[in-house]
Amino acid sequence: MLHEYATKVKLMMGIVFKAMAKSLNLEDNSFAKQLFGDQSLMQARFNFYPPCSRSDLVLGVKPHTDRSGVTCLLQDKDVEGLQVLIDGKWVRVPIVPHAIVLNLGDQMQIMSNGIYKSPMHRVVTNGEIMRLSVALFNEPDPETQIGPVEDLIDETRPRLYKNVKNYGRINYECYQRGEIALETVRF
Ligand SMILES: O=C(O)CCC(=O)C(=O)O
Ligand SMILES: [Fe+2]
Repeated sequence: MLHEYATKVKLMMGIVFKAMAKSLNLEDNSFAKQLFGDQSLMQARFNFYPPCSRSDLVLGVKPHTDRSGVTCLLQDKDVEGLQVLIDGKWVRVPIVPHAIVLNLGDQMQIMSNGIYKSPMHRVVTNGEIMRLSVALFNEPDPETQIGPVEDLIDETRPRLYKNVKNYGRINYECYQRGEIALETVRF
């Protein structure tokens, strides 16, 4: 069942990458060719948040940005918890029945040379009810180099990020140290 779901999500992501490229007047495959190479990865994470008696003090997931190109999230159908940081304020992401939440990750921010943002988000806990979510993370394989699409670099918008390999690892290590991974790959 997971395989079937992931296959369909991949199809959807392909359509989204194309639309995102088009919206910036780029070739259709500008993002897909970096994110959907033969060896590209689709990782699934099942998040389980048990009820927490000190939900005022304890987070389900601490603030982070996703390391992915794009993340596809199936939220719990009854319990909210995901929040996004907008202008310094945590804003709840509402549950929309049968909807999938698409979140852009750091690798999309790098490839779009900073035009598309990878938002900071966190998950709060609930005092009474458990919560579940399923996230699918798309990213290139660790050996594939990614970087800003050439057509998005010019005098008015200089290159913001270096070309990098294995960004997943950079992001993971920074997360452990409480550092912002994107800052470490600035050009
Ligand atoms: O559980 C959620 O709604 C989001 C989880 C999340 O941000 C993640 O797995 O990266
Ligand atoms: Fe996340």
